[in-house]
Amino acid sequence: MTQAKLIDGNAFSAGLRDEITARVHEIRDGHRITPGLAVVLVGEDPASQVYVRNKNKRAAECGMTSFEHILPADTPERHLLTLIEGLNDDPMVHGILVQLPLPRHIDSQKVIEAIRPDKDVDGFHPWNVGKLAAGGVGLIPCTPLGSMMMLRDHLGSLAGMKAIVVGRSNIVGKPMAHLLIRENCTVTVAHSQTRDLPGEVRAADIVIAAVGKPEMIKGDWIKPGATVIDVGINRVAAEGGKTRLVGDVDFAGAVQVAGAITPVPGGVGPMTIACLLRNTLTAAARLHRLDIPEAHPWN
Ligand SMILES: NC(=O)C1=CN([C@@H]2O[C@H](COP(=O)(O)OP(=O)(O)OC[C@H]3O[C@@H](n4cnc5c(N)ncnc54)[C@H](OP(=O)(O)O)[C@@H]3O)[C@@H](O)[C@H]2O)C=CC1
Ligand SMILES: Nc1nc(=O)c2c([nH]1)NC[C@@H]1CN(c3ccc(C(=O)N[C@@H](CCC(=O)O)C(=O)O)cc3)C=[N+]21
Ligand SMILES: [Mg+2]
Repeated sequence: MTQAKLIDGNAFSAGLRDEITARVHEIRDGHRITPGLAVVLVGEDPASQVYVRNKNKRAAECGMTSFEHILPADTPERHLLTLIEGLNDDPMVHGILVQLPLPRHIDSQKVIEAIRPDKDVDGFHPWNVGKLAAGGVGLIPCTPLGSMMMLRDHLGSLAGMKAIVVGRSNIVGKPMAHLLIRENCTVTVAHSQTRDLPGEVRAADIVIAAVGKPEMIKGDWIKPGATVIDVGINRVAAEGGKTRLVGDVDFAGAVQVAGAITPVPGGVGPMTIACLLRNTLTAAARLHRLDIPEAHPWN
């Protein structure tokens, strides 16, 4: 049995970040504009702090400015909304990301809707959700966008292929399904009440796993030769009291059957961050009405 080709998200995202860096330098030299990203984290969750630091580090590497706002877990909703209003009006800020999930006393949907749609680099505001669903131009959620870039790079045209998205969250599953529809796939969206999930997955040429259950999707569910995008990020116990990251797909099983597969780590995760920077560049260019060529014109 031949092994699946590994789709290398580290290498792909590094190339994408190089393209972004070149464009950032162009608009800095040509227009004296530096794209700025504001990242807001409420609470002291150490894992989220690592993500926020990573986003800021990558932004700086691409020549962008980043603004980090770390607020205590008991921050009142009103304070967060006031901070967002300030960022909406700040001309140095072109992209705003509020790290999810938020503490329970804060209404996430209210917070998402407070962000100016043209600075909403997560693509979670109803305006951007609507643009994606209706086929217009907005900002596309980073994880689905990065996943689609890897699919298009590996497969070329997706027209007529059967795709399954396992998971229907607003941040991954639903926007991924819309992108696949736009690329002319025949799309199934599965969730916790789907009957015969293994059977549904077996019919698919493209499998997007976004469930949040470690290694749930087994190798013998995968159609031979299928392309597998594993969005899952699960920290599980490992030997010696340590932990390790695994995806939502049983990688060892799936790699024997699939045509191509993304690893965890080193797959979708790094692409998500690169797409966040790309959306920040896109937002800055649109806010200043600059005519910059898109890195991937199909987006
Ligand atoms: N790589 C990256 O950049 C990112 C990775 N992630 C990771 O992706 C995964 C999904 O994240 P997210 O979408 O936020 O998760 P959510 O918990 O919001 O959604 C999970 C989805 O999976 C479905 N589901 C749960 N259990 C099953 C099951 N047994 N069978 C079928 N479907 C099931 C749920 O169904 P129902 O709707 O019926 O409850 C739900 O639709 C997580 O591992 C997360 O860490 C997330 C964001 C970015
Ligand atoms: N408003 C908002 N937008 C998000 O996009 C968002 C969010 N909230 N909340 C949390 C999830 C999760 N997420 C990840 C981003 C990068 C990696 C990533 O870089 N992963 C590395 C490994 C990182 C590690 O080693 O821990 C990899 O897969 O190779 C993972 C997960 C974005 N999210
Ligand atoms: Mg969620």
